[in-house]
Amino acid sequence: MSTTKLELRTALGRVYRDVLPNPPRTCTPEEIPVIDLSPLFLDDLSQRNEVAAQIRSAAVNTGFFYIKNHGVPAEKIAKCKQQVLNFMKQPVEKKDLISSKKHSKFYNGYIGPKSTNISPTESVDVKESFSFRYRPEVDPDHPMDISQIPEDVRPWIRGEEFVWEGTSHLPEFKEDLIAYWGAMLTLARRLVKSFALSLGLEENYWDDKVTHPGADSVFNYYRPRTDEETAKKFVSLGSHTDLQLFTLLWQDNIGGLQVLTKEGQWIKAPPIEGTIVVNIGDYMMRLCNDIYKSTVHRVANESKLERVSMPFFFGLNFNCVESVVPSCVTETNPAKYGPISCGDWCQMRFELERKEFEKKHATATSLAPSAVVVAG
Ligand SMILES: O=C(O)CCC(=O)C(=O)O
Ligand SMILES: [Fe+2]
Repeated sequence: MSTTKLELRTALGRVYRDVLPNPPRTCTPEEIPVIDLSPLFLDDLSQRNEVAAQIRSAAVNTGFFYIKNHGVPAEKIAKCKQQVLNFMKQPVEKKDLISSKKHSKFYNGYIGPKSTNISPTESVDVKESFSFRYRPEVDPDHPMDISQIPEDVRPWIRGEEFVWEGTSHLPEFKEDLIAYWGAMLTLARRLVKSFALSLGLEENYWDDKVTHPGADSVFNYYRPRTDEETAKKFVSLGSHTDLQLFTLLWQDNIGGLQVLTKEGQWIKAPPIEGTIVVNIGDYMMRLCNDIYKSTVHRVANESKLERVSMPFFFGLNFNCVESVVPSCVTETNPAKYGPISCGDWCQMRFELERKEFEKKHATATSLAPSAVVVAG
């Protein structure tokens, strides 16, 4: 069957994927399995190993899976989603109080609709979003003042206060968002242990490298596309891979997330009540010598309803320089990549994306990444 080439931006330049001409179809449970995380909260290593084996199987296959019984309370998610809507329904002048372009050094804050172009060969992204990044004062597992952070990590702390200053008129906004972010961070620290196990490493292999980690929350708001945008093939969010170790993606019940399989078939990852989607990021793929897949995905909100998603992008402490992990290297499969810090890795892609957007859309007033921040 004849395929088309999809061009993707990575920190190291362009890569290409072949895409089949078939329309997107719904995924099967084998392609994107649901993994039950309850055993992670038990004191039984063999059961935790079983979860790790399921993660490995999904990670070498499509690179996407759902998790259930993940420990993030539904109420925290619901409150956070409501706050995202409260923010997004404001007039643009209010949203611009936390404009990323105007106020941020490190890609925090609000990015308006059609102000990013995550896929170089697709349209600009119709979605709008805002984001915030790791701050030690609100770390749920060991809150501390920035002055207590080790000196090598401190310059890499990326959260910025203006996000909260410019939203202080919204009651409980910071509290509800941080409660969600904190629950996702705790879950990610638990899950990174499973990823270590899944790679034949000690469970605590990365524990001391996620003390002040890449922990970027992005809140995406997808208004329905207009008929004209649909006719002109505007994407809600273009094809891309995420950046860091892995992404925890909460999506509402509208649907629209699509994932590209190894065979080049777009499959739909529909919402499943009570679950969070997990997908592998580019940094993890690199540390795994490409054994785990950082999978291309995109969003098409084909409904006539608004959609919200709340991805959380998780990486190592940004100062950590990490090489391909020993268990992914053999004599016949030597390390393909040298060491690089998680922070430099993310920064390279953010800068690339920003520069290219500025060049292509020279008159645009706001930019910066979404999935890239996250993206993680
Ligand atoms: O909205 C979604 O379902 C996906 C969002 C996403 O891929 C991203 O922000 O990186
Ligand atoms: Fe993404």
